[in-house]
Amino acid sequence: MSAPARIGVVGGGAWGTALANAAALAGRDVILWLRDTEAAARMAATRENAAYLPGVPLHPRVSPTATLGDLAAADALLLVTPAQTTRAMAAALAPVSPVTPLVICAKGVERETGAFLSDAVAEARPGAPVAILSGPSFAHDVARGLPTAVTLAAADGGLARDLAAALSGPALRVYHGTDPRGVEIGGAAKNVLAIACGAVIGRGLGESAKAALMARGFAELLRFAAAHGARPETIMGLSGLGDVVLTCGSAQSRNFAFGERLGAGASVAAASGGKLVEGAATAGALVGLARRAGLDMPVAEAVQAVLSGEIDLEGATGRLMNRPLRAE
Ligand SMILES: NC(=O)C1=CN([C@@H]2O[C@H](COP(=O)(O)OP(=O)(O)OC[C@H]3O[C@@H](n4cnc5c(N)ncnc54)[C@H](OP(=O)(O)O)[C@@H]3O)[C@@H](O)[C@H]2O)C=CC1
Ligand SMILES: O=C(CO)COP(=O)(O)O
Repeated sequence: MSAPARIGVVGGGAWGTALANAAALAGRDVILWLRDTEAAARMAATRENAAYLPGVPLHPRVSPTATLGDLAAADALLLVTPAQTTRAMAAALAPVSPVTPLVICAKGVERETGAFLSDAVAEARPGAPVAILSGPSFAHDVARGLPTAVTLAAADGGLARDLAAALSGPALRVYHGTDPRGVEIGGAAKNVLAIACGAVIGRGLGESAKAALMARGFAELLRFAAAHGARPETIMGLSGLGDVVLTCGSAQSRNFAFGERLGAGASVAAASGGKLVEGAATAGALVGLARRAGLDMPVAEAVQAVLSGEIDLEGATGRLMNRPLRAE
């Protein structure tokens, strides 16, 4: 495949819109699909996604639509709806050619099945080439044209290179690779860790405690990735270390902000503030996969125990601090 000329984006939230603009800036024609007909018409008329990216003009090459059939004209599709909807979205792409490459841009693991998103999409669209795009990238930064680097991986290295070239532009640098499992694990697991880091800050436990959690949480991410066939160097890259540093260190992250509000005393139900918190949806599935693989993931276990109401934050802190001492 040569670099695709037309990109379809499935999902018109913050990240879908930012990626649509970035692809347009890279010289691609972009079809941006939203599920809401009125929202698509409004975006087409006002040339702005006022609900998710207010104040950011939509690039002239981006065409919003609510008609799934319009995506059939695209040479590759970016899947940018929430992780828990990715399988259903892929299954709904009947009007699109079965061999159109699909790039999963959501970050998570399926709550109901414990499936990685690449496996869920492969089941929904057998035979479609699948790639993963992930890395440290706040939608608002990308939308404002601030310099950002992400990574895009597929089993087919040539496909990953062509897709990365198609999306790279003046402010978005897309690396390519052949470890999609590592890239998707990095993006999914860092959100769970970010909740823990936010909770530490919200509860006033200090920056030292947060740094310890980040480091020990990163160690468990590496263990989890290795046990699931990913390469350690992928986790040391953008969709691992890079995204842990970003998401665990900024209240701009919805996962971190959710944890911060939990730490300050909000209930699990109230702490999201109505925003998408992928780590909360993924924590249970991540812990389930780790247990099945016989892995010790105390930080993810603590997050899941708090979210499920099994223990409170004080209990979680005590549990982590009182584990048997061990070599690092
Ligand atoms: N925001 C960011 O900075 C980044 C986000 N991501 C990832 O991208 C994914 C999407 O995040 P983001 O764009 O921020 O989320 P938003 O909450 O901003 O937008 C979600 C979008 O998905 C749509 N949507 C929700 N449910 C469905 C469904 N069942 N079928 C079709 N469309 C649906 C929403 O439509 P509606 O408005 O009609 O509800 C909305 O357009 C997440 O997995 C996130 O982790 C990755 C990197 C950066
Ligand atoms: O994935 C992201 C940045 O890389 C966005 O993080 P949040 O979903 O926590 O806002």
